[in-house]
Amino acid sequence: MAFPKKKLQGLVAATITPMTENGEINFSVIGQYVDYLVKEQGVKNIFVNGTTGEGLSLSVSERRQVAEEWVTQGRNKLDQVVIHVGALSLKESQELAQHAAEIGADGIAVIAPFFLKPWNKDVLINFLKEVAASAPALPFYYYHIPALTGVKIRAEELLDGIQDKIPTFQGLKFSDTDLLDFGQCVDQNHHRQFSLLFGVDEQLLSGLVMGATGAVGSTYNYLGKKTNQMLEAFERKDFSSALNYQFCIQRFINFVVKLGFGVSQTKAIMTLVSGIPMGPPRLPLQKATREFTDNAEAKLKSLDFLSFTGVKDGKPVASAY
Ligand SMILES: CC(=O)N[C@@H]([C@@H](O)[C@H](O)[C@H](O)CO)[C@@H](O)CC(=O)C(=O)O
Repeated sequence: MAFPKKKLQGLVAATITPMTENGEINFSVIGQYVDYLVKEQGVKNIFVNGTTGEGLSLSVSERRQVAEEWVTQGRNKLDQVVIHVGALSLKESQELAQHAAEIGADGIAVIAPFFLKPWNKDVLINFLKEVAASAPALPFYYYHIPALTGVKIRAEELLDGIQDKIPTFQGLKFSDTDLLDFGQCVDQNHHRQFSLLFGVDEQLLSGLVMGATGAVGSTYNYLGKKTNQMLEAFERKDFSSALNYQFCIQRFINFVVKLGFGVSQTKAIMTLVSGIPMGPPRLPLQKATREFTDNAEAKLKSLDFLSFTGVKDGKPVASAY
């Protein structure tokens, strides 16, 4: 058993699930997408079927196929492919966890069930434990995103003693702005080899100061290169440059948040920046408006995040800085 695997660190792109205009999954562009992340953005880890990937809006069969395609296309190119297998049904989650192991994924992650919710830490751990046990050779990550799940059990509390219950527990994806909670996850587990991954891209520098070992996010699909520059500046203790990078990234995110920003808009921005068609989101999400995309494009250019380098097949070819 190859466990524990190499520690998951650095940037992890929360992948988009590309779709065709009629709402089917567009598997044909996933190979190109992998190359884009690696070559253009310098991002070699991915988090599949999460929030950005509309994982909870896909059928179990689609989730299996998407996971398989990313693992296949990422082989010998990506460092780690983590599959989000969280679901409301424990059985479905277990099926997806087992499938992730069978196809050779590098890890699995699970959110808290969010309709009939666990009401305390022990109940949540019991759920997670049952899923983790279906893939006993795979590193297991808890995906903490209380604003979307409504499950407010603090991550620090959850982590306390978790490896006694879930031996494959390897870390946390922390998508919340509570830096007291995140800081305490780091502080109380500094002697363990956990991956503590921060999930709020516009605040990543604060997460790094607090001790994040990496980050998972939607903007690393198209701002990975810029964010990697921030990580490098932080690493060499050039905090003033790191802060400049973070402020630049914040200027963009702040701008799009004011226009209304979510998965649909992420799809539109990624299509624009990468040139790879991500298609529309699935209902209940609505496609981003043309006005949004035009405004986002102008902002990316004004921040020097994007330039158009030529024309291919009659279409402008963009490149991200
Ligand atoms: C609520 C949400 O979608 N948060 C994003 C962030 O990357 C977010 O898009 C970014 O910080 C901009 O606000 C990620 O934490 C989600 C994520 O990693 C995922 O798709 O699973």
